[in-house]
Amino acid sequence: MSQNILAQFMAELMSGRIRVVDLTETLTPEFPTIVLPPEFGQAWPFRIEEISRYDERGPAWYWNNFSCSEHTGTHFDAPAHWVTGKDQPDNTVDTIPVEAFIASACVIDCSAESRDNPDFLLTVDFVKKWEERHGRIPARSWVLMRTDWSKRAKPADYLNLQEDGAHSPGPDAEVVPWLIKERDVHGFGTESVGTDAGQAQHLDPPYPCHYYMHGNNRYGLQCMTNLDQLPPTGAVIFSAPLKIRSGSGSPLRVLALAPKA
Ligand SMILES: O=C(O)C(=O)c1ccccc1S
Ligand SMILES: [Mn+2]
Repeated sequence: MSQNILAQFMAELMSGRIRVVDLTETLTPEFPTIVLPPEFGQAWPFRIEEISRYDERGPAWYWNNFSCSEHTGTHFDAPAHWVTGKDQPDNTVDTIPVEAFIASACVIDCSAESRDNPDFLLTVDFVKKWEERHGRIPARSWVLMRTDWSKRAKPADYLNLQEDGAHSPGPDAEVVPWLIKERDVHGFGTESVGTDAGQAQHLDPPYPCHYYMHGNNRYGLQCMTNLDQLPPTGAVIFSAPLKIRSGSGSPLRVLALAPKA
């Protein structure tokens, strides 16, 4: 039975009736990484160094060395990333069940609100109003917060650092536990540099998305793009991180399958 379904799936994919959407930012040395208060360790930006390019260093081949943080660019957050997730089972990128890397997605469009207020916070009420239009969020779905933040091409605009830290949208401290308890969501995804808002250190608890999602063995995706190309419901997300031993996360290629518009 499953063989037929997979053959039908490939036929639909090859016909174009299923679109493949790339939700991944390009890794470059210029792509911004999260900036924590100076007393804390910082994420490495993406660095790349040519080894050879069909030359005396390697006559027939082109390759590079690169380095970055587990949390550089479009990346996956595993539960072990946050202290609340440190004792969860299978909580690192190499131990998470691989079935978790394929899941449905709901896309909640907060782009207008985020344009008007960089500190916009997604609330339970906003999600309930979304559900009135698009139906209940299915269990084990990703909730992707569309803010169009990925359209901020300049790193300074993307990080939006002021004297009191970053200012970018995210979920408030009530909606995250509500999504977990009431909708059993798979994880939370954002376009900005973190799954939490730029001013989330002032919420209670601080960084509520990390705190609750990872504390409940759920996952995060951040620095995503092209969420405006996805339908509110019906997309399927492929998000397999690198299999780093005991890794807290990793840069990855995030792809969405969506019905042809
Ligand atoms: O997961 C991340 O990359 C992230 O957003 C983060 C990382 C480390 C500390 C705080 C935060 S808020
Ligand atoms: Mn991260």
